[in-house]
Amino acid sequence: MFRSVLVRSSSSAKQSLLRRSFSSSVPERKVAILGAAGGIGQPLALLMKLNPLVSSLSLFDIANTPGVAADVGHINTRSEVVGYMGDDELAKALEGADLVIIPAGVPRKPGMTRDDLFNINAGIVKNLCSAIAKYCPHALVNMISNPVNSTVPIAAEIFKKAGMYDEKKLFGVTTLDVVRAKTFYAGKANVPVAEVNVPVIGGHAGVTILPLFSQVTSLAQTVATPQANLSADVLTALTKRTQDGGTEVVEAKAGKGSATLSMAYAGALFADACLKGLNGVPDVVECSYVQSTITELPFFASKVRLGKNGVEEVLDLGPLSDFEKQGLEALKPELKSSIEKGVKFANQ
Ligand SMILES: NC(=O)C1=CN([C@@H]2O[C@H](COP(=O)(O)OP(=O)(O)OC[C@H]3O[C@@H](n4cnc5c(N)ncnc54)[C@H](O)[C@@H]3O)[C@@H](O)[C@H]2O)C=CC1
Ligand SMILES: O=C([O-])CC(=O)C(=O)O
Repeated sequence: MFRSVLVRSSSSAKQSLLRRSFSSSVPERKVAILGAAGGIGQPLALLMKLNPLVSSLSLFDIANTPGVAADVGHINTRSEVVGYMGDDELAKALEGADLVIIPAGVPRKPGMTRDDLFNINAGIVKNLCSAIAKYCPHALVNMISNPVNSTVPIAAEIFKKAGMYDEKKLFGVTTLDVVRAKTFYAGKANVPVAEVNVPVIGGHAGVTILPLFSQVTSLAQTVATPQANLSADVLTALTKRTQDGGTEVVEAKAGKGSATLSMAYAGALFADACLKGLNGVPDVVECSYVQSTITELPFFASKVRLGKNGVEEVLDLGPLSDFEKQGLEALKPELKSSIEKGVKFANQ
């Protein structure tokens, strides 16, 4: 186990007083990252170290965590950082965790689908979730490992088997789809990207990713219905680009993995939303792939209100355009089969 020293860099008594009063008003929160030394894990560890809502950052991987923990641990922010390596240290990594983020597993190479990762990643997720059920059964779980459409149902089944399933606490992280939809949309509509919001529903692979550009909202009231200016062809192309965003990065990286930096950003955003919800901040809404009854599929990504116990409310899809209605029907068979594949794997 590698414990970094909590760095106290300020010599000013005033700053130190301010910091003490901040930490006493913000709850203690332990966040564990499983797969913390990987392409996503490292920048995600950095971003979580910068998050003032985190008091303890637990970095677990099967290799290389000492270096990552020592490095990140020198940053003079609130959280204490501890690195854990190998299965023997998994229990300590998880004990007391409020939030567990899982980017452990292999990424795609060009020509592969996310489902091609199933054979390796399903087993990794199964083992890690068994340990979560044992050592921190009440933690929120943010699943990043692909194929998310199947790894989330696997996690649910493993938690059920352990008698520890709480559907409010299990999240498939689809935030990167939202991040991409916002970026691509703002580029085409020529609106400030920081002001745009686009819900993305369904799942997290190819056609199961369905951005709802008919529901674009903008913080700038100047753009009440910004999508109105874009032609059907442009909206179709934007939808396709969002669905293929992961593949775009995989191909650009040409064999050196998939999205890591944008994923770390998206993962940190979603983790921050979960922590805010836990801390009782009202009206925290993000899209996520969760257990759901808003369609006939048992897991589905949509807008979710986050609260002190995780999912507070799964929000309705709202009005869809005809194009989106078709997309919704088209995605169901693939999503259904990915869910069934995960459930079957966990129970065999
Ligand atoms: N949900 C999403 O939007 C996205 C998901 N991903 C997925 O995230 C996963 C990780 O991607 P990268 O970080 O790029 O891969 P990577 O190979 O760079 O890192 C994975 C890390 O997991 C570790 N690992 C392997 N088995 C483990 C175990 N049993 N316990 C703990 N750690 C373990 C490895 O040692 C490695 O450090 C992939 O499955 C990828 O497809 C990637 C981008 C976006
Ligand atoms: O495409 C991949 O393999 C990684 C991923 O999920 C994404 O970037 O959305």
